Amino acid sequence: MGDHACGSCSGKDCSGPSEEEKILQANLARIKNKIVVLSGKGGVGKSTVAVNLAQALAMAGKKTGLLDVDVHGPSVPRLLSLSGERPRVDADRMEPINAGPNLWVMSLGFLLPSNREAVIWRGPVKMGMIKQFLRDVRWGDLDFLVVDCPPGTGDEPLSVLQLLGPEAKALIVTTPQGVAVDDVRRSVTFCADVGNPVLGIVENMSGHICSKCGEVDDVFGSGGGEALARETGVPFLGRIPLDAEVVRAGDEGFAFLRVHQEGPTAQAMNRIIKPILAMAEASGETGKE
Ligand SMILES: Nc1ncnc2c1ncn2[C@@H]1O[C@H](COP(=O)(O)OP(=O)(O)OP(=O)(O)O)[C@@H](O)[C@H]1O
Repeated sequence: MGDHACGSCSGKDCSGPSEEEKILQANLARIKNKIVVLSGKGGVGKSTVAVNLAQALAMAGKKTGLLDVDVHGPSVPRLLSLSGERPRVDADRMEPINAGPNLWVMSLGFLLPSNREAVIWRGPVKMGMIKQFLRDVRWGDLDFLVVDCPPGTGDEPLSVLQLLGPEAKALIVTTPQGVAVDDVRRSVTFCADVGNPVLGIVENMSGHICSKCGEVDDVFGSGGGEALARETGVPFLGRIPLDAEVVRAGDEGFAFLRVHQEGPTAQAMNRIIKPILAMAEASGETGKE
């Protein structure tokens, strides 16, 4: 045998990875593509993008998990009409909530007594919770796991990227405004520091779709995300217009792409998702247990 250290120690007095670590690694090994959705700033539409991405992948026949690790404001249950669902626990492991064909969801929102409950957890506790979501949830064999993180570069995104490892790819959501773009620059640097590749930048709420004539006008500006992608050398995945139908879908609790396949917003979202879908073809198909 060689004398390589196991990765979590320097090799001295090491008895190898713990049982828990082995379970985590076995769980992760069954997930082909891991996408972590980040944003530098709150309210830019990160959860909306995560939910629509997961829905589109599932509708394309890919086994998809959607994990919401926003401890302070888990919004995925509400966006998918799953508030009030409780995961089944059996033999210390949790079943993700099924949200339709090929889509399984887990969120802290399912475990809190009520969505008015405030969560005050420090870094190590958040890390422990995220580890449990990755280790103790029966995700089974997945083509994709999409993780919706809280905004910024704090404990949750750091824990997620560290636990998922360097193969997890970040998708960064921004709006065209200068202030959001500055925050994204920090997210790009953060990913480089942690050692995870950036899949690309999505510019959301880019231009406004007129509800009367359907034309897109640039009242809120556009192009900031694209300029930033050029500057930082990461791919620009595309822009999604500001569309009242996206708000309505979120308020009514369904993914916009589940019911809309026509029009500029659906086309824009699908253009962004196309290269991500191609990742599944490259990694081969799988089937959930
Ligand atoms: N393209 C869009 N057009 C119109 N409204 C949008 C669009 N994208 C998101 N929204 C709306 O913006 C609001 C914020 O979206 P969302 O909750 O996805 O943002 P977030 O970045 O995840 O927020 P948080 O910082 O709270 O995690 C929601 O009301 C959502 O419906």
